[in-house]
Amino acid sequence: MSSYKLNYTDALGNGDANSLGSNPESGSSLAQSEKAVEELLTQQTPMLATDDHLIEFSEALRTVAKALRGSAEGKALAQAEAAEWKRRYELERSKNQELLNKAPPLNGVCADESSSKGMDHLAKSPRSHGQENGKSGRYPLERICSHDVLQDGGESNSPNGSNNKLKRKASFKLSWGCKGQQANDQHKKEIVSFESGNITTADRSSKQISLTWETSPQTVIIFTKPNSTSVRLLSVEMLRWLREHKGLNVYVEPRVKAELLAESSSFDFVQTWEDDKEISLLHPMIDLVITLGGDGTVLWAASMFKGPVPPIVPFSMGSLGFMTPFHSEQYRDCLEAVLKGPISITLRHRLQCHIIRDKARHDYETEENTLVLNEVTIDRGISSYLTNLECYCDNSFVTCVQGDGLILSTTSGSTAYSLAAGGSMVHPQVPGILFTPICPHSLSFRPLILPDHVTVRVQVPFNSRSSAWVSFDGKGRKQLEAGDALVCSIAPWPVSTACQVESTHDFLRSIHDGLHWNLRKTQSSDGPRDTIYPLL
Ligand SMILES: NC(=O)c1ccc[n+]([C@@H]2O[C@H](COP(=O)([O-])OP(=O)(O)OC[C@H]3O[C@@H](n4cnc5c(N)ncnc54)[C@H](O)[C@@H]3O)[C@@H](O)[C@H]2O)c1
Ligand SMILES: Nc1ncnc2c1ncn2[C@@H]1O[C@H](COP(=O)(O)OP(=O)(O)OP(=O)(O)O)[C@@H](O)[C@H]1O
Repeated sequence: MSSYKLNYTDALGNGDANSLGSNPESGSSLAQSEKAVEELLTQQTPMLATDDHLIEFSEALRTVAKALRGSAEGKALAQAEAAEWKRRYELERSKNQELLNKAPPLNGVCADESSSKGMDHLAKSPRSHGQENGKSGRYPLERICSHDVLQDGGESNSPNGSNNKLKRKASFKLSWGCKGQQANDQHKKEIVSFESGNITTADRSSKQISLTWETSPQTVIIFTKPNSTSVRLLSVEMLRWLREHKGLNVYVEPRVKAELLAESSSFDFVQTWEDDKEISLLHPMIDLVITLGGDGTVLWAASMFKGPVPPIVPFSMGSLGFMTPFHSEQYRDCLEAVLKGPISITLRHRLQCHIIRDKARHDYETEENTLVLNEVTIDRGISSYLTNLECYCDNSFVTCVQGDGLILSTTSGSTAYSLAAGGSMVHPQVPGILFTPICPHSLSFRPLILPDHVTVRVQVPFNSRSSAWVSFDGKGRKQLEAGDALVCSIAPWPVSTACQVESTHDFLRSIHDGLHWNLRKTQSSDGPRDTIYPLL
């Protein structure tokens, strides 16, 4: 810059100008020279000065624009979240009010199920709600009651309006430790303590969790993979057994109920619901979910619950069965054990995903949250251009993904699409969000694992050549136009799946049996060996 100024002063050439003015013979060339100097003075001088100012000014403008953009984005995010929680609060409050009006006084349920609590806590932030449910952050709650938002009802709230006596949900408690044996109570309250200047970690966030029924389960729902004869046959047998031997109320999907009634009218004890809105009334009634199928059926079952999810017992009737540890041939023994309890469970975190449209100007235009158990994928869809995705983590810029797309995965989903895109396999109870690019056009883009408390935002920049497409657990594609953003964080409602043995054992069995992880012939012991030389 300084050398430029020096050259500029020289170029002005006061000496030159004087000499030009003192030469009478130069006639038109003088006039030309004068004109040139004048031009220099009128154009170059201000131009160069203006250049400097313009640079400074544009830098200042850029800083201001960045700050404005940051604050506008932060505000939009906060508004969207607030609107969503307000909407949910109103919805739950009206539902609870409706149920409360009809419900008899609650007896024999745990203290934190009281109706006022059930509604009050909904007004809290999603984060504090999650913590109450034993979610991330302040994990070590000794006891995580699944009934926080659930109310018992009275008559006629049954989704199909037919069986009509709304059943009291079975009460259970969750505790750290294996199969109901509580770990000792030392350090229960804090994860990190700071005593005498020493930082110690007092408890772990991802201990094996055990579910103990306090009252017996009474109502189960069975989700079945469609178009499978073996699944249909087993579901018929299981339905009868649950009804006749265990005296349970059984729900199935409307499609399945129609199939059953077409087979025999003796299945009219099986209950169902009529339209999708009624599904939202299911969770207060269902004690246990049974899935017959593969991993896709577990994802399907979880997606039916937009809030808390009853424990899921997944029977393997698919090809891979990563999340389905129970063998269908032994369903009686398995279900006997589960219904009796205690059982080990894997608490699988879900991601709540929210699209913020650039064109949305009002709170009510915000789209509903979608919960995913595996992952949310943002890809290029049918476009042949690179996706261009700006990614932020709690409003800090992470990176710009240029490639086929990005996967934001739960740790349960780490063995699904994220694995195929080069992400790490992570134990499902490790809290975190996997940030895995799909075919990034870069030599240095390694996948990341982010902590579970962050909010990730992925935005299609305004100058993007094409739109992007979002899909949720491989389903429900939505288009993201330039300026639209996907906001994603850990949901307060995890999915608990029953373990065959316990969480880590089941996970290792799945990666060995399902994915044949690190399968290699063992090296034989005959052959060359290391020679160990003694140190001199
Ligand atoms: N390239 C890929 O690997 C790829 C591509 C698209 C979707 N998917 C996965 O498929 C899932 C949807 O499953 P679906 O059954 O409805 O579709 P699907 O019938 O296409 O099955 C996909 C396969 O992924 C397996 N799978 C699903 N969840 C898993 C998990 N958590 N761990 C290990 N394997 C898992 C299933 O067992 C199945 O074999 C998506 O959530 C996504 O993760 C993977
Ligand atoms: N109750 C259901 N209603 C509608 N679709 C379902 C239902 N259960 C499963 N599906 C869908 O059917 C597909 C196949 O299901 P699933 O993955 O369970 O079986 P699979 O492919 O044979 O097993 P695996 O995933 O182990 O390979 C999935 O896309 C899933 O979303």
